[in-house]
Amino acid sequence: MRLDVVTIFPEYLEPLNVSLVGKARARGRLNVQVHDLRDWTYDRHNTVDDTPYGGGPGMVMKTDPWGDALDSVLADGYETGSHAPVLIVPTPSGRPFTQELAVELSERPWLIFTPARYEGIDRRVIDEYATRMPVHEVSIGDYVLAGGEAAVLVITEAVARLLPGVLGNAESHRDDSFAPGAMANLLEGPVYTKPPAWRGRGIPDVLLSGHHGKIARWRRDEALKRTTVHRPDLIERCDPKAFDKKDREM
Ligand SMILES: CN1CCN(Cc2ccc(Cn3ccc4ccc(-c5n[nH]c(N)c5C#N)cc43)cc2)CC1
Repeated sequence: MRLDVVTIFPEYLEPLNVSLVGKARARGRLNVQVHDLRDWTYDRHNTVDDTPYGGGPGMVMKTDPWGDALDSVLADGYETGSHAPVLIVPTPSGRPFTQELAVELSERPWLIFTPARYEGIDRRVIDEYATRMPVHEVSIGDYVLAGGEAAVLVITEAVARLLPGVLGNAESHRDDSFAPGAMANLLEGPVYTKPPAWRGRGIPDVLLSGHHGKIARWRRDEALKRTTVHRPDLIERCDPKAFDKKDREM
């Protein structure tokens, strides 16, 4: 997978050099190119913004730097063999970013991110590139950030961990809260490791029992409890039959 990011804060994307995404890059699973939008400005102040038509607070990111940057990124990608790009535009007004979308994006060969700042990007830029590729305008949550770079880090990590060979234990993402299966749509329950006692607190006996069926059932029940408290909205999405099937297997 090729991944391009165009931003006025390339240093914000340094975390893409470390941990899971950094390892995926080192292993050649991910080719990440971060581009400074100001490289496509030609005035003395490297201007990327201007006042909004119609008035109102804040500034809007100008068309030309984005158009020149995206044309350059696309030309380079196509020249080096990439194809079928998808444009991802983080925005507070976007559709919620979900695990389902992470899975969909993880199956694409080329993602191009345009994290903006100020009040966002002149609409004509998105409209122009929507004629050439799928565009996903996404929000990572119901809170207001100052720009889209944090969203790029979040989306990139959620997608990269789904790429083949990136997670150490291939099963790890199979039982994710939002992955299909009996634990689908359930939040993870509590986890424990050594020592067996810590400041007078022990481990649930079932986890020391070695009875895999009972352990699986306990974990599912704990996940149900946690989901009921923190995300009751997810309960109705659970497939109760999946539990019965899982019980029969235990
Ligand atoms: C007067 N009012 C008129 C409405 N604006 C709305 C507004 C406009 C831009 C910004 C800052 N910003 C710029 C680019 C950009 C990308 C993503 C996000 C973002 N925020 N939260 C998420 N989950 C995000 C994601 N993903 C924020 C961004 C914040 C708020 C405020 C002022």
